[in-house]
Amino acid sequence: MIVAIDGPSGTGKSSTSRAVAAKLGLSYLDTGAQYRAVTWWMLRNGVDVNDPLAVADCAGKPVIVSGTDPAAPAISVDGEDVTGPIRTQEVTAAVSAVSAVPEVRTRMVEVQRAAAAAAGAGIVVEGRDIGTTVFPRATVKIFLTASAEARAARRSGELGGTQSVAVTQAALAKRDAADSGRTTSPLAKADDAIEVDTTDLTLEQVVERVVNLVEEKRTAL
Ligand SMILES: Nc1ncnc2c1ncn2[C@@H]1O[C@H](COP(=O)(O)OP(=O)(O)OP(=O)(O)O)[C@@H](O)[C@H]1O
Ligand SMILES: Nc1ccn([C@@H]2O[C@H](COP(=O)(O)O)[C@@H](O)[C@H]2O)c(=O)n1
Repeated sequence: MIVAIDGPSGTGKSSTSRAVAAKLGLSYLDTGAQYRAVTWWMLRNGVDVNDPLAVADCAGKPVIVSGTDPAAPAISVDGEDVTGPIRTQEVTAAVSAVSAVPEVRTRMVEVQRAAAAAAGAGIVVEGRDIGTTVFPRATVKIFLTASAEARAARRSGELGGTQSVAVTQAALAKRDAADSGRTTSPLAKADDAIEVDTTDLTLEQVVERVVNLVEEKRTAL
């Protein structure tokens, strides 16, 4: 059982995926955290993140280990817990450039497929290319969307009002444009993914809808 949850930034992928995995007794994998962890390593080691050749040269060096417990999703790089440090603005601003490098993606997809193979009951995997590239035969594919305004308001609230909604909205739009516009495995909805617009739904309603979709699919198998 592989549940693929993709969508632009701030649509609720992480919150929804964790809750769905917990409710259904499945493992959970945050692939965005993995790209952030590689980016953190590049910045820590002085690699120019805007030089794709330099990033490609180092793509195989960081050892990324992701926890798959939805109750406590931790991530480490070379044995160092980076669960907190990967969420800084510096990493967020650099991650799209690093994740666009094909050598980085090849490496991460290997790690992601290995995590799914090791998951006993099944796994909920969230990201940008899970339904299109990483698991094109996933049991259920969900593509979450929400209006730009709703996403910015949610993210701004999360940042505790330290950044205005307008600045947050511009940053989200910039990241989505980079993620959608790259050549290798861009952010995209798989043809067979079910789109769920979360703009006017509470998190609980989104979770219920996704759980129902997974249960329906399970029954039909
Ligand atoms: N349906 C919803 N209604 C209101 N707030 C929501 C909803 N879903 C998620 N949120 C809130 O929006 C914020 C962003 O959610 P989340 O981190 O899950 O999104 P994401 O798609 O994983 O973002 P990113 O791709 O940037 O990591 C969080 O603060 C979360 O609590
Ligand atoms: N499957 C994925 C997942 C993520 N990315 C890149 O990582 C960035 C951070 O993702 P978050 O979900 O933590 O916001 C994202 O902006 C993408 O650049 C990816 O390429 N593929």
